[in-house]
Amino acid sequence: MPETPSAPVLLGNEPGSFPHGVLAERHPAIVRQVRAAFPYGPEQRAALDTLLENCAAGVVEPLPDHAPDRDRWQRWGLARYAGRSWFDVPWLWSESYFYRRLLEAVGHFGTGPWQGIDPFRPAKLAELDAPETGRELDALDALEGRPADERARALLHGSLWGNRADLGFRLSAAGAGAGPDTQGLVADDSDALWALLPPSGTGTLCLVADNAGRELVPDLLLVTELLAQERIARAVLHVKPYPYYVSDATTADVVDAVRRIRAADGAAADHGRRLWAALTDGRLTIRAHPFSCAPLPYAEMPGDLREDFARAALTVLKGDLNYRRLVGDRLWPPTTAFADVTAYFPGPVAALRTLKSDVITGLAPDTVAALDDGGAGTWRTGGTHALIQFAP
Ligand SMILES: O=P(O)(O)OC[C@H]1O[C@](O)(CO)[C@@H](O)[C@@H]1O
Repeated sequence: MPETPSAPVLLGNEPGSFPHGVLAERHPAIVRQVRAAFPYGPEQRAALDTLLENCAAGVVEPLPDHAPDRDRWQRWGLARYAGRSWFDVPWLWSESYFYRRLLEAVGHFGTGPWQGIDPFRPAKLAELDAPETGRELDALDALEGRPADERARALLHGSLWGNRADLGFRLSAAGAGAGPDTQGLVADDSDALWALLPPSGTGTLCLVADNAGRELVPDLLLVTELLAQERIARAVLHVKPYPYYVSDATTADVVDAVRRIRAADGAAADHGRRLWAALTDGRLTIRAHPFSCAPLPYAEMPGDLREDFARAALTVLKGDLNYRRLVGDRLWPPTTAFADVTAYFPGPVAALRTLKSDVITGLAPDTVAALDDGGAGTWRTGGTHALIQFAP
């Protein structure tokens, strides 16, 4: 970490700020969306209504005594934050805990009929069935016969821009897709990243996934291609142990995505077959570590996860939330060195992310000046810009 880690931790208590908008507007919209998407019974509907009221004006409430992860959440900050306003605790924490409360309300962790049901599944499945997903899979045909290096770079960019496809984000950024309004990269360390993945690689890639559907599909295509090109010998895909941030990928979402790719035509079907083989022969494994849903920065990761990342030739973290957790959810000066704020990470690490929150590091001063002068004023949060950053 830099010698003076003095950047302020983001809170949601400033009206008009991006974090405040997420807590005050997006979270209630998510509760209403979930309530409308399922024929929940009176108990779940009442609990959702209570959560709706609580989000707007209430304080953080403890988990029930019977909650299986109560002790873990107590350690993760609940003991400290219970009784305080959602808006006055770290934004990362209140967002994460909101999703935990939402799952509590719909009985996801209970013993009743809604146990294990993903309240975001309808939206995730709609994504996989969308014509855009089909078009993206069809586009693989055009890569056939291209040089290996070109294919790998194209799939890296597919995975990067796939991060725009985030369902929670689309609740407030109307119509966001990988559309024509996308701008260039604000940082691009991809050459250094490729240097770690030479064609005769024997190492492991850890890919810390973000969203299901239209982000996970290109993530899986990238992993398959890297295995096929023997740039890596194995891959570990880190997913969430339970539904989170609307569209974050769980193991069930991986299965859906793999089946979707395998059912496609043309080159995509070959990817699907290779992907299936890699999963079944153990070259690609899935890990759903509890810390993947923790309301904490990766600097506080537990020892077993640290060992996983330490063993990898490269860890790639996808998406905005993982970036916030990687660099700490702080308002760093944008020119703060990425390598400094990730120095604690136990191995080489790369971030692939479209910009959807105020957190940013590792930019050149002239890049910051050009972005600030650019007029739109939303380059940090609008999802129009992206980055590939790497630290050895
Ligand atoms: O899916 P991603 O790229 O992690 O983005 C989710 C993002 O949603 C937000 O919580 C709210 O926009 C972001 O700040 C967050 O990082």
